[in-house]
Amino acid sequence: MEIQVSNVSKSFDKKQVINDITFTIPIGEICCLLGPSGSGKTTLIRLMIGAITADQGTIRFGEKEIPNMKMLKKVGFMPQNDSLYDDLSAEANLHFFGGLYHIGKQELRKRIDEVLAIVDLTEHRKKLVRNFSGGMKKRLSLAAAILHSPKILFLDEPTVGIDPVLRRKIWDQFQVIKNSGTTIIVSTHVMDEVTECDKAALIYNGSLIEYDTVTNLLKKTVNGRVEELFFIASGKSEGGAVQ
Ligand SMILES: Nc1ncnc2c1ncn2[C@@H]1O[C@H](COP(=O)(O)OP(=O)(O)OP(=O)(O)O)[C@@H](O)[C@H]1O
Repeated sequence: MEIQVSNVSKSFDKKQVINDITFTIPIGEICCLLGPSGSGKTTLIRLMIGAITADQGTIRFGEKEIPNMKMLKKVGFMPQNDSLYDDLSAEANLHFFGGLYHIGKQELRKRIDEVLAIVDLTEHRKKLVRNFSGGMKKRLSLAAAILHSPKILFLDEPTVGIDPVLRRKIWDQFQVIKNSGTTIIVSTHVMDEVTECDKAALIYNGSLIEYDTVTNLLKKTVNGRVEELFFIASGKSEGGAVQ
């Protein structure tokens, strides 16, 4: 499903956090939201999933304006902090999320098997989440986010604290999900991850400073590193340290 963000602005306590952002993400692409800490990535995701409303502007998934209850079923969201139940097994957590999405019993059983296989946790399905490593929790959160086969998947810094080998595995999973026709929006401040994406939206102090294909963005740099575009932006405005 295509996502259209048009002239969206948002303030908290009179401080403008998102400043007149406009961009369109085509169906089945991976778009990364790239920016320093505090630049507004999570706020933009929260606006896009309809968790908060914009002060100005509109967000559309296909023809439908957000927020829209019917669209919720088509959206998957993996938050920065895992929202899993420690006292439940991996499988029981997925049963819980399946209930929220009103997935039928038989279909849910089938999907739980599928998503556990995708995130490589089948053999740990009976284990309590409290005994999971950080990486296993991330993978289970991803499984929960894709349980209902969403058409749009939002991932808020999904690989924070994940070692490079597991990070590779997780990105392989994102590519599989993308190839099934899902549009993916992923926020990160790991600049290396940008090469995994089709397009990148560079967010700086709440503004969209660049939005283009990753290939075109890299062409604009001298050394082929996306950070350079932020260094240029930070020279133009004050604040917001680049990590
Ligand atoms: N509910 C809120 N109330 C007040 N200020 C907020 C709220 N949510 C976010 N902010 C502020 O908005 C700005 C952008 O925050 P946001 O979490 O969107 O940034 P981010 O780019 O996702 O950062 P990080 O990479 O550290 O997660 C910050 O200055 C933050 O303090």
